[in-house]
Amino acid sequence: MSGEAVIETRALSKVYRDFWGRQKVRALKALDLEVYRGEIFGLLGPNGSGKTTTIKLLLGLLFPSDGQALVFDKDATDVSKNERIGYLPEESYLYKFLNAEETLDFYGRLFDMPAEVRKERIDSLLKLVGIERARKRQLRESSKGMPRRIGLAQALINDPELILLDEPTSGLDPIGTREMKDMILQLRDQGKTVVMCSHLLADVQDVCDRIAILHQGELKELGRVDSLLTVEDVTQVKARNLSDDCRNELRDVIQRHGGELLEMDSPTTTLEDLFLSIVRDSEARPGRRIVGEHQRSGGDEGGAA
Ligand SMILES: Nc1ncnc2c1ncn2[C@@H]1O[C@H](COP(=O)(O)OP(=O)(O)OP(=O)(O)O)[C@@H](O)[C@H]1O
Repeated sequence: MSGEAVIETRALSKVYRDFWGRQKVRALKALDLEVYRGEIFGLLGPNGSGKTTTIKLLLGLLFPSDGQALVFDKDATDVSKNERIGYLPEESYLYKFLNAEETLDFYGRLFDMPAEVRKERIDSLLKLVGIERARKRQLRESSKGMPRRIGLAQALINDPELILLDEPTSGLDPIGTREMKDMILQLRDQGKTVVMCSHLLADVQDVCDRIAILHQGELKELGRVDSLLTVEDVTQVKARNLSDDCRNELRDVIQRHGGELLEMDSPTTTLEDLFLSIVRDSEARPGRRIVGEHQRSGGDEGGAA
């Protein structure tokens, strides 16, 4: 992929030191990375692999021990560029006696936004994150997923070009997770650049265009999600309404051509899709209690070779 690089890191390194200046942890080791305008970029890695350290270096909250990070062609330590960045930290520290609207108004004031602009922006953000109806509810009375939504709205209050999201789906139930992923995709549709860190691989796979995998502070893999996940030597065919004869013929054809049949059965859905369809069905038809197994498995017949 080519395009305008919004983020560029060159041999970016971070060593945390203790009180006496002795090396404690090498959190990031010579990271070379580019993130392009308009893409959703995933930073993946197990706990302690350096994801949050990278985000903090990009925000200029930490100074690199070596190397350099550029954001919008400016050194990341130049915090003036942060006016064009939105940041959702791993945990949002929100004032629990304020409601959603007041919280966003507070952050809007920090950016010196005029009252009319603030009002308009808050209305559209509350709509985007799906809490228009709960806008007057104090945070201490809200559900667990609400702070994540307000956190995202707060990160977007300054209409940023680049959005850094640290574990955006943490603490959300499957519906909240799906909605958060849709919101992230919507941001890309609006031309924003999104960098998200996560160790929830399914979430990253669903939304990211490209990913970097970090392990113990080192970059281990970098590339487009679709090409990284393509299994080159396997061909998948999906078909509906195949007779037994047709399936047998397919088996013969594959054998005749020297191929190896790995699988031919009906595809399964994901647990996420199943869960969401049950909840949505239940919302549409309250009162219905159980969907029998026979009803669920009586769907489309398919075959995959
Ligand atoms: N302020 C600090 N002082 C010393 N060591 C730190 C500090 N912050 C992070 N570390 C260490 O640096 C390493 C990288 O941490 P970092 O928080 O960047 O990882 P992460 O990939 O974001 O992990 P997680 O998924 O748990 O949030 C870890 O070994 C961590 O213990």
